[in-house]
Amino acid sequence: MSAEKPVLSCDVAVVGAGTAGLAAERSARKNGAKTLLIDPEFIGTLCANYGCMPSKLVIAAAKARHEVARAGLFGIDAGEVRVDGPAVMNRVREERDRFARLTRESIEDIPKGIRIRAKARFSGSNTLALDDGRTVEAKAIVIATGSAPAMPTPFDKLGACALTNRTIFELEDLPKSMAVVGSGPIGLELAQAFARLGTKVTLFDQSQRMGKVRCPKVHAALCAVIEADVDVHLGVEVDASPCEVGARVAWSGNGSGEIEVEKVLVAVGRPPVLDGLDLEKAGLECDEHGVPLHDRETMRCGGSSVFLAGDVAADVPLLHEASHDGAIAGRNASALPATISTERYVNFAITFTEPPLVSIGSAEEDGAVTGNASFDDQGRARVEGRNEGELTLYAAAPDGRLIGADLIAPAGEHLGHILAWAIQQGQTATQLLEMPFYHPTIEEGLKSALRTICASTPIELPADQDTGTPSGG
Ligand SMILES: Cc1cc2nc3c(=O)[nH]c(=O)nc-3n(C[C@H](O)[C@H](O)[C@H](O)COP(=O)(O)OP(=O)(O)OC[C@H]3O[C@@H](n4cnc5c(N)ncnc54)[C@H](O)[C@@H]3O)c2cc1C
Ligand SMILES: NC(=O)c1ccc[n+]([C@@H]2O[C@H](COP(=O)([O-])OP(=O)(O)OC[C@H]3O[C@@H](n4cnc5c(N)ncnc54)[C@H](O)[C@@H]3O)[C@@H](O)[C@H]2O)c1
Repeated sequence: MSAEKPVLSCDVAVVGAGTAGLAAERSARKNGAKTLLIDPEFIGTLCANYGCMPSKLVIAAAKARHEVARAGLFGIDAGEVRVDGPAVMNRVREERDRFARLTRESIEDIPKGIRIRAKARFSGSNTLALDDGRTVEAKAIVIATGSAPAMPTPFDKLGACALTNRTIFELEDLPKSMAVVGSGPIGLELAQAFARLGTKVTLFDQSQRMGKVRCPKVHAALCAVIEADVDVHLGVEVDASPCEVGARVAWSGNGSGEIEVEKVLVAVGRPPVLDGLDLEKAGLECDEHGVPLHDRETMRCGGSSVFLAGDVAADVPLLHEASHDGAIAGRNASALPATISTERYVNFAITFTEPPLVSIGSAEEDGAVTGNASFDDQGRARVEGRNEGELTLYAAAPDGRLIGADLIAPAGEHLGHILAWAIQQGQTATQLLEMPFYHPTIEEGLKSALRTICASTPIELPADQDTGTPSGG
């Protein structure tokens, strides 16, 4: 007779030990809950292994190559630039492995008995069945199972030639040629970076708009930036089949053609990981994509004792939101039924192209006004030879309160933070213009957009501020 597998019980069970799950478990434990954290691998997070960090490491290498290649602009002859592909990819993996190891070490610091190495699925509204046969009974459950790359037909027939964010960082060498399908953040970042490292890159999207950019001026500037290194085809359907080189890629729609490439990066989105969770057993109401309906301010699914956190919630699949989701879900799961609503951050996304592409808040609101600035001839940008880019600010009339921004600009990630913080705090264009602007800086580029907003609303330009422009600013 086989021994019965034990039943584990806790206040809060967290399914998935990525950024969101780790934050949820930490938050629930801090709030006094007895927790269990369940994951089949505990390899560290998506961010460290296959996401934010390795992608930024490739981008850092591309930036180094680009800076050397354009040194001639400043009268510096750097000689012939040679990229050692295996060395580039080795550094990516070595640094990536270090980030992942540090993440795993921090997971090992979680007190004993909390980590359960298993795959979980629901067997009831408050119970989980683990794949090792054990059962978990919990007063509340947080689902933090993340997202996974989509691999639609015909790319699923390409075998190892089709790459995703799971496999591209394992390449031993830079491919000679690569098609990138999808111009979302993954496609844009990696298309530009691999192209700047010497890969011949062709980028495709079925949409006419790259990166879901809202402002046509910013989109035009993004196209100019990407097209400088990459062959771009928007508004096309892409077909692909294996060939001797790797893949034959054909496209039609807004133009047509055919190429042969060594690799195809499939970056067409990352749906939430919900398969195999047996959500129906939890009795949750789901949307048309199968994602449980939930309140973003509490992360609770209806009136149930189940919470979502991170990419699986399919709200804003970004790292800072995954960790905020986790903190909110963990605290509320430990406090059931007394859930507390949390005001969420203004939407804020940075795509790390060079220059970076940033989207903040909303573009439209009743009576929204816009202010633009171009970086084509902005003083400091020109000094640095980085004079390209556009900025559009959105503000609510009549008070000029900033509500959003789209920009692609040098130092865009820093401009983006200034704007996101101002928008989060409900500041107006006038209030920002009342702040000191150092000279000569990229930040001075904000001034003309802010002034346009003041001019198109009944609000005043600050009375005690100069309205002129410093040399080139
Ligand atoms: C290439 C790339 C670059 C990115 N760059 C950025 C960036 O620069 N900035 C940014 O803000 N965001 C970036 N992101 C997004 C960011 O990485 C994610 O939003 C974030 O990592 C999601 O965290 P998560 O906790 O939801 O998921 P994950 O970290 O994937 O965690 C999910 C966990 O759930 C576990 N799991 C799954 N199913 C089960 C189950 N049944 N039982 C138990 N456990 C299970 C998995 O093993 C995994 O450990 C990037 C993403 C990618 C792919
Ligand atoms: N810097 C960052 O913050 C960063 C970087 C990388 C990834 N991410 C996160 O990862 C998520 C996933 O990124 P992603 O770029 O894979 O997805 P995405 O959903 O943002 O973009 C997918 C793109 O693929 C296109 N597409 C879909 N199907 C297609 C097809 N069959 N043929 C051609 N084009 C097709 C879509 O029109 C879209 O432009 C993002 O939503 C983002 O949250 C963030």
